[in-house]
Amino acid sequence: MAPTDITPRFSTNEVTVVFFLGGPGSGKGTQSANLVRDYSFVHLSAGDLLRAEQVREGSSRGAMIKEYITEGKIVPMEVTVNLLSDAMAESLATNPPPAGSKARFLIDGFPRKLDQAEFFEASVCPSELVLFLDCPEDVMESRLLKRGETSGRDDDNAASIRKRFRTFVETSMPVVEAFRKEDKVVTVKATGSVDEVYESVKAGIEARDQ
Ligand SMILES: Nc1ncnc2c1ncn2[C@@H]1O[C@H](COP(=O)(O)OP(=O)(O)OP(=O)(O)O)[C@@H](O)[C@H]1O
Ligand SMILES: O=c1ccn([C@@H]2O[C@H](COP(=O)(O)O)[C@@H](O)[C@H]2O)c(=O)[nH]1
Repeated sequence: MAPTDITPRFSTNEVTVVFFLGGPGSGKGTQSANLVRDYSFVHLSAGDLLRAEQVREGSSRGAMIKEYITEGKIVPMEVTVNLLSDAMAESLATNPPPAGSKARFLIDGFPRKLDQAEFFEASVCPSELVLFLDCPEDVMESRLLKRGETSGRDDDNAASIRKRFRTFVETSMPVVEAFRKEDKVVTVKATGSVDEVYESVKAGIEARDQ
């Protein structure tokens, strides 16, 4: 991402950031739970942080966030980057890594837009790796419609799903392509069972660790 003269809040000597990208319903949240269990990641989901902010008592931004999420649009970057940056700081304060080791953050569903990626890397921390779950729309759609039967999410319905897919293709895929040019992307096929996808995720990560 473009270099700037801002100093990041966290140094790559103290934290490692892995971005976890993929279309809506590709399985990022599901696979994140496996990665947390096996690789001691701290999992931060940008969508979860936004939904928590949406319902937080006293938040002046709840209605705005709800509107963006229902329309499948990307919330203005300062809001999301500040939520993530503060969540990282809180995690480091309350659950610091053992002496001599770095905290490892798995940031799920972020960055979704090029300006967010640039702003985060300049002001919070440069990323080390990008995991990308590659999944066809028909598979993602059926997973999301099924999830929508119980999730209670404002955006797990046919109309919002269509809008989210469009945003993903037009706005978020260029982020993956930009990171690909930096040779940071590990792409994993996200069809198949949860266990099969996880085997590929692990293989992808471990190949990078060599
Ligand atoms: N490999 C899989 N096979 C079948 N179902 C899956 C698989 N992976 C995830 N699911 C299911 O698909 C739904 C979407 O998965 P998940 O919430 O992990 O996706 P996501 O990428 O985090 O979605 P979003 O970006 O919308 O939050 C969930 O109900 C989950 O249980
Ligand atoms: O960086 C981000 C991440 C998410 N959003 C908004 O939240 C919803 C839901 O995100 P999930 O990752 O699917 O939980 C997404 O469609 C966006 O509207 C965002 O604005 N910025």
